[in-house]
Amino acid sequence: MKKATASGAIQDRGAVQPDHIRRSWSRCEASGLEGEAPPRIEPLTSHELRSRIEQSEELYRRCRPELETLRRVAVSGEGVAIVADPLGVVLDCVGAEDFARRANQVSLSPGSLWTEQLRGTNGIGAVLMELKPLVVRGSEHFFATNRFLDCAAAPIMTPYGSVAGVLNVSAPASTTSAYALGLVELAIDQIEHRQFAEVFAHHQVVRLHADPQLLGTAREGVLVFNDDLRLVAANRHGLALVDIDWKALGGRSFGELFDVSPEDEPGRYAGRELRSWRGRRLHSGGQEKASPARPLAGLPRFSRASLTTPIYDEATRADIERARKVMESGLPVVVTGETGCGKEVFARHLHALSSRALCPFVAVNCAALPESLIEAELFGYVEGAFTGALKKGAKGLLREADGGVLLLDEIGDMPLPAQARLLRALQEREVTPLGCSKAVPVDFALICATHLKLEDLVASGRFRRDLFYRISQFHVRLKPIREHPQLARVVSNLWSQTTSEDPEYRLAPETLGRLSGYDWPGNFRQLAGVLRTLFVLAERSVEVPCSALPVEILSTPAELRNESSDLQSKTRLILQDALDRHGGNISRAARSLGVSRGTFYRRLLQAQSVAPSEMD
Ligand SMILES: Nc1ncnc2c1ncn2[C@@H]1O[C@H](COP(=O)(O)OP(=O)(O)OP(=O)(O)O)[C@@H](O)[C@H]1O
Repeated sequence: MKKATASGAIQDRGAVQPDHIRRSWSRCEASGLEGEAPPRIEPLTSHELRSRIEQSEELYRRCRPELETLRRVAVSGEGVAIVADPLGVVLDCVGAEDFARRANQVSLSPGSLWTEQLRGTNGIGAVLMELKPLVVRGSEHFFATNRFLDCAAAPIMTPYGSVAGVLNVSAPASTTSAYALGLVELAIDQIEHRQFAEVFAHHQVVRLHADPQLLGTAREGVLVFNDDLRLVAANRHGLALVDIDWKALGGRSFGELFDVSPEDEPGRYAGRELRSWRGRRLHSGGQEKASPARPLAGLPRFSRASLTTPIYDEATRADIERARKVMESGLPVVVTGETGCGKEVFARHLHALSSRALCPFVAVNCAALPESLIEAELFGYVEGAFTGALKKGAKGLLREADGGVLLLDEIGDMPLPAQARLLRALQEREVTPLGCSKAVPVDFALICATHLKLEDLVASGRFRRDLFYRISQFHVRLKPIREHPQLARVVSNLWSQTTSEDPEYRLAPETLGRLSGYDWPGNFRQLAGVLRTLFVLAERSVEVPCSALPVEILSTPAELRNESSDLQSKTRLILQDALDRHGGNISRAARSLGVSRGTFYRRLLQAQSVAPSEMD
């Protein structure tokens, strides 16, 4: 058997290899790969794949519209479009069925890992090493078994310069043109551009291009500045337009990047011409501060809340209408429910329906903020308020929500001193930042979410009674989905959203029956994850059989529930005991068990999710 070597490949074709291919082959040789085919690697189990998809939920959702477009392109070229996560695990593969079958024979299918170290030179693996768009043609693949493929692939970057995933189009060798790579890049422009609309509604966002016609399109450059006017995020086009790279994030200021006076703010140049520090003339499409995410030209708004259209029964719709009226009247709304039953989605929905819809929605998970920083994060601080404080101070999340809606998620986990400050802010409608004696007026509607019973926390002294009375005039309890009067309809509805209403993807009646009979401890989050995995693994025109379901849904419910609730109740006892021993202080309880606050909190949530009676 001929040993594959980089130099051998060059001689074989007598052609000059692109640099990225040469580098990739050298890396493969250095990591000891050899032979005609990669070593056999087991794909992830459907359970593991589901967990990876859950971890890459945002990426997967963001890619869906583009993957759909690329599917059509791929089908016409008899190829497939693939999205992979930042580790190189294929999350989804769509396109021409014949080619997908061939790709499947070399494990180019969901759940398989396509790093260079395992599969040799290939589109996904090479992109993860080179971090740039590239083409790997048939014979440029390291292993002979993969040489029937042409791959055009590019990285999807986060606004902070890390890799969010890879988009790849593979087609039969010798059929891929530069056009395929262009389409992949265009799709990535759209995906990356959308991230800015969602994430940076409250920063100073400068949109620019040398050609004013391209402002407002996914090709425009985007630079994001914080309150200190320091560059904190960008897209690739933005960086290229001002001749810098990702390393400049956090380091360069607005005044250093453009020919402006040091004290000038980006807003001054909205809709005007700007000159870069290198003298390049650019047009600014304006900047936005404290304004809602702007829908992109020609694209549907794709925010987290609208990714899945929430499914509500009649009773919940009535609750929404009541909650909206309460919120509009200036009173807080408390939303309770087990983990994953949609408390945050509900709050976002309420915001979207309210008169504050065009102002910010700020969600804060009180359990996720370190106890030592929670007050600074919520109420802001002035320069030098504490060691490690930002030079110019920080505005705080309450003020970030000014004009809009503030969701305090897991409010039951807020430390007592922060509760006292919050109460004052709600009563006075003003916030006093740490280290400052002057109060600043604020106006936001408040939604509080919790999976715990606030009354119990009040009784045990972990939640201030006065704050409880201030916020808990109106409660909405979101029921766990197992209590849904028409669970089969919920499942069908969510399945049709998951498949983008493609009637070729169908659940077998027995599969639907099993899904509707399961008790879903993780509620909507778990159901959505399972349906997404079924969809990824499904074949068009073949009903999804029961055998595709995860084992926990297939096992006899009684057996499984006994086992898992045994384990969960033991966990709950241990956690509760630690909490009791430390006066309800989660940080100290977590430390006593040698786990982080986040892990402790997660375990608590899991353990509580099998004890629905606690919610009632
Ligand atoms: N009404 C709904 N219809 C369809 N899907 C929903 C609905 N509510 C929530 N989901 C799905 O469930 C996921 C979890 O929802 P959300 O984050 O709002 O739950 P939560 O109750 O706030 O969870 P936790 O308490 O763990 O923070 C969402 O990302 C969405 O995919």
